[in-house]
Amino acid sequence: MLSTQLVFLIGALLCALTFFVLYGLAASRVAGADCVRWAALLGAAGNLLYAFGRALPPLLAYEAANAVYAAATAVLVAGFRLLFRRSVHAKGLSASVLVLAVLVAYFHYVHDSFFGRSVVVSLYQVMAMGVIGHTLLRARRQWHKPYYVKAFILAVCLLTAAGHLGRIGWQYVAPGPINPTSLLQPAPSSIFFLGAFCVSLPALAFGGLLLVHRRIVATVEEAANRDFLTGALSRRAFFKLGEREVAVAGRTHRPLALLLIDFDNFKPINDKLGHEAGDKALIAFVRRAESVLRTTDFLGRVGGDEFAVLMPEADLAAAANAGERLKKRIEATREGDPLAGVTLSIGAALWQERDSLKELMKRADTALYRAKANGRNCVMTESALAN
Ligand SMILES: Nc1nc2c(ncn2[C@@H]2O[C@H](COP(=O)(O)OP(=O)(O)OP(=O)(O)O)[C@@H](O)[C@H]2O)c(=O)[nH]1
Repeated sequence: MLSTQLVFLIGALLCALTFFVLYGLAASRVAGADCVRWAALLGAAGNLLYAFGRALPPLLAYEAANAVYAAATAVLVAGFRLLFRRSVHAKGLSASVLVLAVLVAYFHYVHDSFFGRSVVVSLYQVMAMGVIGHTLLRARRQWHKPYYVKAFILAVCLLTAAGHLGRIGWQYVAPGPINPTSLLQPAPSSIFFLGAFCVSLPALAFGGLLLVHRRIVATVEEAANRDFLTGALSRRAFFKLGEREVAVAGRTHRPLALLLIDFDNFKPINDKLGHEAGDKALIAFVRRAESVLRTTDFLGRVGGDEFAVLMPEADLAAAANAGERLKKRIEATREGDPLAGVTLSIGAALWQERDSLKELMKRADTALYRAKANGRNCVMTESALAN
């Protein structure tokens, strides 16, 4: 049979394990990860104080244990709010822990009541679960796959709140010998409720750890898909996305256009103004292109000074128009701008039934080659090639 002390020790161990894993991820700098880590450590300390309560002075066994556990919960609340980019009311959370400690002291020294202390501690947990659950539900728009992590956290919040309310109800309706008069008293009901009590904090900290892990993976994926210098899609990511868009066009028979854009005489810019000025021009181009293009278009850097734009739902005329707009926008830059004096040559092609991405690229490349041969600083479409 599990003893109540063992239940607390298991809770402490689970919290400590979560703390160590989060400690290893500290360099990730995910907002909220620090709070979840400290919550796990405080949770371990709170559980240890509960577990060895009988051997400790009353001040540590009652006030300190409950305050440390409440502080762990408050820090966890802050962690979840930061993880979902919500504000944290640090003063409010600190004050809530203080109020809890004062009430526990009241039901210890002024009016000694195990039931009173239980109600205070349990209601605190119910409110904290409410805040965490509410934070998660309010941030539904930020939810990305896998959804099981959010479902897991919500389920733990719900079960913990239900467990605490059940604990209050049980103590209220069944006072007397079947109900314990201290946390460590080995009654079946206390083992059950304490199980929920001790495991919920490490379970929630573990849920926070899973969220932190997801954020790290998403950041790494994003970095792998982006060109290091300009932030446009990397060549690899552009081709991967391009294959997908070509497959979609094949299935839906919707138009898909491609622009290939190359800086004119970029080498002299590098040679005259330096490589750094060239880098700045490439970065400024991507910023400006993103403001001209639709949000549904994909801009990738496919070579040193060569970019490609995949335009779903655009026919050749729309693609050529977008190319012209972009060209004019770059031409219109003033002296002192990193793009001053830069012009672009652009080739446009339209996806044809059964075209592979490679074939589409090849046709846009032929149009680009003609734009260069035509004196540069112009947009050429494949239809113009046919004439
Ligand atoms: N600053 C900078 N330059 C780069 C980068 N990648 C490639 N380049 C330079 O871009 C230039 C590309 O030159 P080319 O495409 O051969 O020719 P161009 O001078 O642009 O002339 P045309 O394309 O024929 O109009 C080379 O000088 C490369 O060194 C980069 O990341 N930063």
